[in-house]
Amino acid sequence: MHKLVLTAEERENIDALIDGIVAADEKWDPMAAMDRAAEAAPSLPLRLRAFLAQARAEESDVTVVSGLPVHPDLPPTPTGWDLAAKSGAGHREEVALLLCGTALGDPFGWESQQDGRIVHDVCPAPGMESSLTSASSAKTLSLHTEDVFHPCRADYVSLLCLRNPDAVGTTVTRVGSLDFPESLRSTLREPRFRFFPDDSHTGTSLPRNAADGEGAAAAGMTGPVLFGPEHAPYLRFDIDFMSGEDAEAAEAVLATQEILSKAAGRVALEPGDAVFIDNYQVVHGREPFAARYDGKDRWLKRLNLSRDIRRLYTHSASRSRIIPA
Ligand SMILES: NC(=[NH2+])NCCC[C@H](N)C(=O)O
Ligand SMILES: O=C(O)CCC(=O)C(=O)O
Ligand SMILES: [Fe+2]
Repeated sequence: MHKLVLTAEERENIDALIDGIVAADEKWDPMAAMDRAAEAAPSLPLRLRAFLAQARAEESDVTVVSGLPVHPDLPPTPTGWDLAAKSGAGHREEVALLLCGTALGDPFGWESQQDGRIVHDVCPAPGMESSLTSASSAKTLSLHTEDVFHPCRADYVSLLCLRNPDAVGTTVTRVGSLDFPESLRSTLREPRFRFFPDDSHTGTSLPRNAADGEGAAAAGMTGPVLFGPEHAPYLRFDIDFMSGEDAEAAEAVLATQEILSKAAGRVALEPGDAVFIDNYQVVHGREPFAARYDGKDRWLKRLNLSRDIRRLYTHSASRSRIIPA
């Protein structure tokens, strides 16, 4: 893990950049803010830019920046991403995440997720306590690759903490820390696994084969779990949204889940902490917690970053940062 703690002066400099971006448009406009953040990112404190550039170059698996500005007048935690989207709650913090994220990759969103927003809200929502989405609370969010089903999934999923009063942990397992038995490793390298869009895309808690007519993505896509460099492989895994294509592959999924769970570490984000999780090297999840719905709930902003936005443009056949799943 790489970690940088910002000084008070650095935090003030970043806050001033946010002031400029927020003031530039009469009304809060998330897409305009994304462009303005990209323009302003070269003015971030040099130490932060150098840190993020190094994290990118070295393929750091878990990268933390601490001490980002969270506004003292932060509104109450919304009871769902849709309410946050409507009110623009936490928009200054969205800009903070965009500014840092731009140093690692290009921001993008999914048409099918959180209404095509670029920066997402992760906060508990009433009725969703036991769902398989980020709006859950009572249930453990199992270790997963973000958007495991998609070839253009993020290179980094980034999370900026606005509130986390109970120090709920984000769980992480780094593929580099794992030791797979040789027979399991070779099974995982074969394209004997099928990956499906998760419930945050399909908007359903129905069994996935009930999602008829949802398009090609609903049928899933096959591929390996481990791929890339022989001695430093990348990983793609989400037990809730994948299956083995044969009995041995199905066994391998269960065995891998066990190995991943045993090796999990945790990061309890504090307000102003941003974590950049390498989505090819790390699976992440979340510990369960009790939602309060009193305005003080845990609240994160989330941003997907691609190291090569052209992969997405090629996929979607348009130069849009909001791509169809
Ligand atoms: N194993 C899982 N629950 N996977 C889905 C993860 C949550 C999903 N990324 C969301 O935004 O809601
Ligand atoms: O809440 C967290 O710490 C992680 C949530 C998560 O996995 C996500 O939003 O994709
Ligand atoms: Fe996630």
